Amino acid sequence: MTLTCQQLLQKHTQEWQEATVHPFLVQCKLGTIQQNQFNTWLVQDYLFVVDFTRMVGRILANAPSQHFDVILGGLVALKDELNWFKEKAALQKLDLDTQKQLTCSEYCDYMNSLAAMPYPVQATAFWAIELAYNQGWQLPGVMPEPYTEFADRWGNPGFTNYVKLLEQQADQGLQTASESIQHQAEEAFLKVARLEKDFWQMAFNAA
Ligand SMILES: Cc1ncc(C[n+]2csc(CCO)c2C)c(N)n1
Repeated sequence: MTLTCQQLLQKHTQEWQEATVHPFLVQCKLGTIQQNQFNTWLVQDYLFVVDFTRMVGRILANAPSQHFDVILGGLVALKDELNWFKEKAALQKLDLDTQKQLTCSEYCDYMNSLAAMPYPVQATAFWAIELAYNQGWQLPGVMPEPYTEFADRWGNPGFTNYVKLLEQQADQGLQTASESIQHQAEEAFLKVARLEKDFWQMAFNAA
């Protein structure tokens, strides 16, 4: 039997819930998040997205050419995303030339380690990382200013559709993967879920 992304979500509901529902996001929704917490998240997430971009570049290098369209679309969006983070940081006078915190470092090291893994594992991790933000920022519902823009950015229907396409590509990779590779993909999914949870907690701890 072949593994699918939907099966991963169904099998690991608890882990996925912890990755996507966190007091950090609840407090954005309530407007009670502290500036320190939000700014910590913003700077560390910029540093994360830099390494995420490198990861997507490496995934492109391993992908079948039929998957290029979606991945190249993702890379184009990342060009905009990186500039957007820089604008947001400049407005708040935040220094992006900052050290990564331990959790951010661990997550970036993990993304770097995916380079050595087979394409179906990479595609599954790629999908899970994007889905975490798509669901995380969407689930609380409409957010008050100044968080509206953040929630819209990753909760909007266009982004949701992009994540669906990533799911289809991961599923396609998994369809012909060996049991061992499918097992590695499951481990990757769980690792992403745990790192997402820790990333929220890292920012939340800045209070
Ligand atoms: C910790 C953390 N996890 C996932 C994402 C999701 N994400 C990574 S790059 C990007 C832009 C569009 O591809 C998005 C939404 C994030 N930013 N930070």
